[in-house]
Amino acid sequence: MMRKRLPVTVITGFLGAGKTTLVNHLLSERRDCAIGVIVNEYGEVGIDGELIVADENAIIEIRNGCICCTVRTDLIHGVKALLARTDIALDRLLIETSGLADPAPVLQTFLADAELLTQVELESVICVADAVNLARHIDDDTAREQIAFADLLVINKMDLLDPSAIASLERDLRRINPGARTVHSTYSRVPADLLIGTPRFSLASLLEIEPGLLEDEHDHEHDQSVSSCAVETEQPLDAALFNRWIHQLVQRQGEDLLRMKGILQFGKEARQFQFHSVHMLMESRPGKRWPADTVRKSRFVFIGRHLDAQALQQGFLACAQQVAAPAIA
Ligand SMILES: Nc1nc2c(ncn2[C@@H]2O[C@H](COP(=O)(O)OP(=O)(O)OP(=O)(O)O)[C@@H](O)[C@H]2O)c(=O)[nH]1
Repeated sequence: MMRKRLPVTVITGFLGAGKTTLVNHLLSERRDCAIGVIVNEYGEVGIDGELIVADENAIIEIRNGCICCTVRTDLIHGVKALLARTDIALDRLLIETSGLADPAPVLQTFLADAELLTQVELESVICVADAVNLARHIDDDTAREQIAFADLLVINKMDLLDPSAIASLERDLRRINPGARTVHSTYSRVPADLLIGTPRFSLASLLEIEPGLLEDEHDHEHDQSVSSCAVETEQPLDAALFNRWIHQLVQRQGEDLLRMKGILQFGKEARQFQFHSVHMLMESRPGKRWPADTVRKSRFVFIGRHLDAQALQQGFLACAQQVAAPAIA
């Protein structure tokens, strides 16, 4: 008997829009469903895999590049690896692209692989739009493509948006993508039945936007002024030093610092601390407990324009507590 093709939802949206929040929301709403997750991060140090609350056997992280460029073969391998697993019978697959990914080549990867096409079907392309920061990026080619290729637009962070700005925001989005269904959300809390289970993806509509999608070689360029760097330390951080440093950094460079995120070890805390920033907006909260028998390592990623990697790394490391030198007898 032929196995039903696995429905795939591609989740796009600019840096920090709320994609991982949406994935976690969906996973917690649909515990009855075996959902595989492939997550692609731009930075070389993985953070998102740690933040997603999926069964660890059903999640694959693709790092060190953008899914739409160098790591497209990794995407195919990732999907095939999940499909080949015999210990979990997946009901569906979510693919969270990096915030800098152009969705066209990602979709092309799926639509052009004959073997994959017999196993999976694209159900929907969801773009999470950051209601607060969208205006900053609306002229960016990647951000526009993410919006244009979506069949569902989730306008997220409504809690932070001045209600008088909603109409013009929706107008901007409709100008780029008049056909997509639109839904508002806070913390990406969209009814699960709207996010999955409804086949919305239409190749015909996509070809209207990008007629050469199936033939073209991927030719889009990333904004060369955007880069990322990361830093790690096994030395616990001092919370007061970190707070002072991060606030000063955001005040000085928040416009250029598109995204920062980290998993942090403060002092002897048994729990991890998660840190996020999107431009000037910062959020931190306790995360899961550090696993026993592992080295507790803080990890921090910066993505932005004109980054001075060395200065950022040094600033972060200066927040690490100095371990007292052994006393000399
Ligand atoms: N106030 C507010 N914050 C939100 C909302 N949705 C997400 N956030 C916060 O925004 C930050 C980024 O959210 P993520 O879900 O990690 O965003 P992302 O799109 O996965 O980020 P990248 O993958 O790094 O591009 C986190 O601090 C979230 O808690 C929202 O509706 N309101």
